[in-house]
Amino acid sequence: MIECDGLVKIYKTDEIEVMALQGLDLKVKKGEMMAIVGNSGSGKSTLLNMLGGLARPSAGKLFVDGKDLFKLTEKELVFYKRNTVGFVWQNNARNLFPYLTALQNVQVPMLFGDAKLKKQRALELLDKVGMSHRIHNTLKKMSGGEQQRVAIAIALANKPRLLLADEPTGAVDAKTANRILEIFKQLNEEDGITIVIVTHDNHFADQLGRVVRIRDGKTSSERLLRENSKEVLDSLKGFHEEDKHFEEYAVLDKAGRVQLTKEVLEEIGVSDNKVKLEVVDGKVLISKVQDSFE
Ligand SMILES: Nc1ncnc2c1ncn2[C@@H]1O[C@H](COP(=O)(O)OP(=O)(O)OP(=O)(O)O)[C@@H](O)[C@H]1O
Repeated sequence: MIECDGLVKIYKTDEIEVMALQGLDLKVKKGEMMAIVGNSGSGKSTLLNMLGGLARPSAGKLFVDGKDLFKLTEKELVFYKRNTVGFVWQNNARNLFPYLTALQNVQVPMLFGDAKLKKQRALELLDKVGMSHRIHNTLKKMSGGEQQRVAIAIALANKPRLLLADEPTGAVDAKTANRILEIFKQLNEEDGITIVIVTHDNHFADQLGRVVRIRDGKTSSERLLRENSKEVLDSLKGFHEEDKHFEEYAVLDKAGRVQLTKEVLEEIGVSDNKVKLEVVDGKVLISKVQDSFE
C-alpha cells in the first residue's frame, strides 16, 4: 500500500532550509495497521502529510496504493486526497465544523450527489463508530472522545483505502483511547482499511502489531508484536497482556549501517561511540567494549 524509498522533504523558508525527512524508507502492506513513533521534530507529521498528499515530497520515491505521488498532477492530487486517503487529526477544529451537527459534518466531504444516500451513509458511519446517539449534536455538546469518533466517521466518508491518524488519542483519557483503538481495529479487520497512526502514546502503540520509530527524518527501528510463533496479524486478535512479546528490528541502510535505539544501548551498557562486533554462528553479536580493550 505504501512504499517510501529514500524519501526527502525539505521545507524552505526565506532564511533557512529544514530537512524534515532525510531519506526515509518505509513499506506498509495493504491491510496493515501500524504506529509511527518518534521524538518531537523527528518528522512524523511531515511523513503523514506526504502520505496524505498535503505536501509534495522533495526527493526519493513515494508510492501509495500504486500511485506515484511525485507524478500526480494537481487535479489527480485533489482526487487522491478525497478518495484514497482519510485523515484524523488530533485537533478537532481541523476535523469538524463546530456549527454543524455530527450527521451534517459526516456528509460534508461526500462526493456523490444524492442527498438520501449521503444521509444513509453518514448514519451508517456514525453507527460504526458508536455515535448514533449523538447525530443531532454539535461539537460543543460532545466530549473530546466523541468528537474524535465523529472525526473518524468523517475520514471514512469517501471509503478511503488508507486511513492516516495524527495523534488521535493525544487529547483524550486512557479509557477513551482504548475505545478509539477498538474502532481502528474493527475498521482494519472488518473493512481491510490500511491504518497508519502517529502517536506519542506508548501504551497505545504497544497495542498495534508494528511500531516504526523515526529519528532525525529516517526510519531507525521497528518493533513487531508476536503472540508466541503466530503471525503478527493473528496476534492482534484477542491477545492477553501476559502473552505479548515484542521483537525489535533495526533498519539496515544501503551503506550497511544499523542504528540501535537508546534503550538497546542502555541494556547492553554502551555509553560511548564504540561497540564490539563478533560473528558467531551466522549471527552478529554487538556488545560493550571491555575496559581492558580500550
Ligand atoms: N511547514 C514547515 N516549515 C518549516 N519547517 C517545518 C515545517 N513543518 C515542519 N517543519 C520542521 O520539520 C521538522 C520535522 O517536523 P514534524 O512536524 O514533521 O515533526 P514531528 O515528529 O511530527 O513533531 P511533533 O511530534 O512535535 O509533532 C522539524 O524540525 C520542524 O520544525
